[in-house]
Amino acid sequence: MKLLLKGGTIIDPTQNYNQVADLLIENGLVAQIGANLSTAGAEVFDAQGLVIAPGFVDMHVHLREPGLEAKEDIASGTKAAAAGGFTTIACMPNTKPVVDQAIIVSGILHRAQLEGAVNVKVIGALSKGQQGKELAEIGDMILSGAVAISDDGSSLDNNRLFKIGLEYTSMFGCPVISHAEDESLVDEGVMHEGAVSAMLGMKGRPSVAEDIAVARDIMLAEYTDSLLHIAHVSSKGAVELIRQAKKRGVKVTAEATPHHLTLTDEAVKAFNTAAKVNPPLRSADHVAALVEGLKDGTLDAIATDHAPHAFEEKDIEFRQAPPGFAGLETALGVILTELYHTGKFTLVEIIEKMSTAPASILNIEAGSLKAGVPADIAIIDTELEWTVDSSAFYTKGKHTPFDKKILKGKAVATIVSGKFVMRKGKVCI
Ligand SMILES: NC(=O)N[C@@H](CC(=O)O)C(=O)O
Ligand SMILES: [Zn+2]
Repeated sequence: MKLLLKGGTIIDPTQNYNQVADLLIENGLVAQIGANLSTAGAEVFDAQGLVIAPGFVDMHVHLREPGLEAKEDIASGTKAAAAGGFTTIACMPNTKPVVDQAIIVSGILHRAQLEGAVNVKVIGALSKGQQGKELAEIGDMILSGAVAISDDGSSLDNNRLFKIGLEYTSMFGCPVISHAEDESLVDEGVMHEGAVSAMLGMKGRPSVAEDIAVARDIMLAEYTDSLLHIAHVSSKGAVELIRQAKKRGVKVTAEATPHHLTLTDEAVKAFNTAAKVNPPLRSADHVAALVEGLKDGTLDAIATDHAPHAFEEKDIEFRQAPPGFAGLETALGVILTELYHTGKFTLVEIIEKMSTAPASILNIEAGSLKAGVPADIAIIDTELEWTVDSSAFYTKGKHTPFDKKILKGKAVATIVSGKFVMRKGKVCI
């Protein structure tokens, strides 16, 4: 079993590799990178004009299984991932039941083996039922394969519980991933608190709710010397707190989403539920701070927070609609259009943020094209212009604030363990 990717621009941030060459895959592993490799006995894929990168790793995905399959399931969610160039995704535990026991972690991993188009990693809950009252069986979940621990969907405001959760999780070398929004300040807010919320007459979620929660998380991680990861950073205050914490040597990492990096609260002006998300889309000053933070390394990774909901759930009045929307199939296009084609980031930087960095935060074997690693690869046409059509998504979540937008750049093929799972934009598994 040999597959030769011929004449593409191969980019591997882990080897400082960025040049036109051939990449040979043998028995599902990266065998060799070099000029004019022999085609003998190999299927040849013409990669001229295309970029070959380690497959993307999305560390923040809601697969909704078990229990919420009207929104998404492992099969549909991993197909959406394959379509977007992702080869490994980590799923969040806010399912029904919540992923708070080892048996549920094992169950998801088992189903993903059978039905997943891409590799699936599991994130276990921090508290039982994500109720914030007592710790979940963190150790057992990690021993069963969980790669991180999180109460994502809500923040865990109980300081004592968050502290012992950090200490316990860190003993296993895993991070706690924090959804940082102070509940009492968020209250019933449905969008960013600012000029637009005032104009629309809607209750806001102030950015200081995020700042305070991130400050608390950092103080506890610093005090306990534990591994902390901040999910979907959206406020400029949070960026600055993380920047300063990193300077002090706190073991904190952070992610930003394609939507927070590129959209403002103007997107909800027409009461568009497709732009309703937690934390909310904020004003332009926050967006600029996120881009700056991503550039200087304060924000380590790009993660989608792919949070699909059933169509009818989102197709209601703004205040009532659940927060979150699909992200896997637009992430690369949005990032290339807004951050690469604008000259703000290099391709190497983007691939590092979408693949190498998240793999390293979760401590998983991915994000590299070194000889001997599983051949998990994204093949990208950076120049391809396409129009987002959410009705054609693989995900069940048909809402996205990027619908009908023209984007430049797309994954045209995705390879997992040496096999095509997506080709010419079509999932083939
Ligand atoms: N981001 C969201 O708005 N929603 C997520 C939860 C989360 O990631 O916090 C969801 O599960 O729907
Ligand atoms: Zn969240």
